[in-house]
Amino acid sequence: MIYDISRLLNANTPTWPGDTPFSYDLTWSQEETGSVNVGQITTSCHTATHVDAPFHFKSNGMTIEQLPLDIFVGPALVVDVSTKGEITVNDFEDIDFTNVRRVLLKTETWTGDEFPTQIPIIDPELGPFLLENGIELLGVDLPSVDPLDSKTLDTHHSLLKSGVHILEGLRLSNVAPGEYRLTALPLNIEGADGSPVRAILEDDTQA
Ligand SMILES: Nc1ccccc1C(=O)C[C@H](N)C(=O)O
Ligand SMILES: [Zn+2]
Ligand SMILES: [Zn+2]
Repeated sequence: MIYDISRLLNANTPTWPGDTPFSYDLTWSQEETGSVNVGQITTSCHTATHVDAPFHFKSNGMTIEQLPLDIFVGPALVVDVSTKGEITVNDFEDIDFTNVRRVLLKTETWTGDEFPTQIPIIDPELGPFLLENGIELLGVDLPSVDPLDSKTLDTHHSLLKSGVHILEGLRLSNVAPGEYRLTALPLNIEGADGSPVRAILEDDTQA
């Protein structure tokens, strides 16, 4: 079974306050060209489900096309942290990270169609903890891994220092906690600070 864990992109998709809204428009209709419809998109690189490149928060950091693809494909563990206002290493005490390289946090705090006004805090200490446990990707169903008003982006930086890549804006309400196979590949955009992804989870059930 394939679960689509990406958010829908359209003119109403919630956007980071002040950032470029998403749009899709036809440049030419089939009537006009006599052959095809041709569209164009405009978007922030941080709208809906997306990967942050280190360049997003560090000017000499890697850009999106430079990131290794194997981070974004493979086994992933969905962890339920939905009752927590602050997510710390203590929330992972009972979790066995053997053979887990990718962790997706299900907070369920951004399920509506509005940009959230408040999101759970993710303790920057999670960076070193994830590194110790061999985790290379952290995914969240939030617009950011840092508080919305943060200028220092401590958790982003802590994750980067720990070699943990960042996937944001997931839609996890339709999946139960547990193990899946993730695919969430960023577009090959030269020099970009991030990229939208189509993120899916697969489990072992047929069809
Ligand atoms: N789109 C923005 C526009 C202006 C300022 C920040 C953002 C962000 O997206 C930051 C967010 N902390 C992020 O992790 O992607
Ligand atoms: Zn982002
Ligand atoms: Zn981010």
